[in-house]
Parts: sequence; structure tokens; C-alpha cells
Amino acid sequence: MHLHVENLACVRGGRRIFEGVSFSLRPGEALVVLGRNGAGKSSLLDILAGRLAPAGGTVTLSGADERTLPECLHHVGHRDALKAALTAEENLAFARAFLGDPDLDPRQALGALGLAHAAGLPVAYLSAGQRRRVALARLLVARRPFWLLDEPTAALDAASQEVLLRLIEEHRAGGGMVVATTHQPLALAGAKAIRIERAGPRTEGTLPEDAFR
Ligand SMILES: Nc1ncnc2c1ncn2[C@@H]1O[C@H](COP(=O)(O)OP(=O)(O)OP(=O)(O)O)[C@@H](O)[C@H]1O
Repeated sequence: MHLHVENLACVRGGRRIFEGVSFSLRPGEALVVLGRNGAGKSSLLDILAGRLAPAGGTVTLSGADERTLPECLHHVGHRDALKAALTAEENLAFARAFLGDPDLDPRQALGALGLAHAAGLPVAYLSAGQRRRVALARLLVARRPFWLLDEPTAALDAASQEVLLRLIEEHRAGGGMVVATTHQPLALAGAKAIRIERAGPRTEGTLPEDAFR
């Protein structure tokens, strides 16, 4: 499977947010998306997820057996998109019923994020970091090759960041692909990087050592 993004442009509210964004992803690869607040990082993920139409450019997925890109991805956005009145486990069971694989276990997914003890608690009672971890546990109740992660480490403590990085690396080792926006250092081995800015063109490069300074 291969994702090729060419010369992508984004307009929101009549304003040009970015243009000329190009990159490609092959199995096992990760792309870190950098840029100031409002640069358009979340908008880029929204376009890839099929939630926002691009103002120009192309997104081409090959080798996906006629599945569309939105059918091949998880999108963990800024908002956790959890149902506050349902328990953590019920939220994951809902996600699995909607998108998932019946053999994947919500309790195991919560366990992988260190939240087994909170499985029966309504999400409304969980802390911000715990809610984030429930949202991330959705990655584990449906097998999808592309993970679109919008600031995935926001609200996570150091130990949870380590867990998330390990899950991402396991996903990549199995041929998965990741696009992650971030303002914080994200230690993804050999990741590509792209900085979104208003004036294009923007093409991928390697993650600069001073990216987060
Ligand atoms: N529905 C909308 N209508 C009009 N403008 C919008 C809409 N949604 C977002 N924008 C604008 O698009 C621009 C890009 O927003 P986006 O959320 O993609 O930025 P970002 O790089 O993810 O920012 P941050 O680092 O703060 O999360 C911002 O100027 C924002 O105000």
C-alpha cells in the first residue's frame, strides 16, 4: 500500500491556509507534521480523513484493494470523541462495533494503554490524560493501516508517552503508517517530517534535530 500526496492546498473560511504540500508514505513509514498554531496541521489530517475537501492537489492511495483512504485509517483528533456517559469499555465496544474487528478485545486495548482499572468507569469521571488514552485505545479495536494522530501526546504523562511511542513503533513494524501532528518532540525512529506554513510549496524532508527548539 502506498499513499501519495501531491501539491495539496487548503482553504478555510475563504482564506488560503496552505498550498503545495507533498509527501508519500509506504508501509512502516511515519510523517511528523510541524507548524505553528493555526498553520493547518489538523486541516491536513481532516483532508486525508475525507472530512474536508482540498482546494487543490491530489491524494492517491494505491494497493488498497479498492478501499478508499477513509476506510483504511484511524483518525484520533484533538477532541477525544468519546461518549461521557458510557464507560471506557463501552466506548471501545461501540468503536469496535462501528469500525472494528470482532476478535479484538476492548479490555485488552485498555490494558495496553494502562487503563484496565478504569474500564468500568464512565468517561466523564476520567482525567484528561485518561480520556486521551481511551481515545488512543480505539486504535487497537480496529486494524487500520493508517493512523492519523493529532497531537497524540497532548495531556499524556511521560510514561503514557512511552507506551504510545511503543504502540506506534509496533504498528509500523507490522507495516502500518502514521501521520502525526505535534508541538512536542516525538521520538519516531527514521520519521519523515514536513512543516506546514502559509506560503508553499512544502515537501517532506527528514525531521530536523532542532525541530522543537
Ligand atoms: N471550520 C472552519 N472555518 C473557517 N476557518 C477554519 C475552520 N476550521 C479551522 N479554520 C482555520 O483554519 C486554520 C488552520 O486550522 P488548524 O486547526 O488546521 O491549525 P493547526 O495547525 O492544527 O493549529 P494548532 O497547532 O493550533 O492545533 C486556522 O486559522 C483556523 O482558524
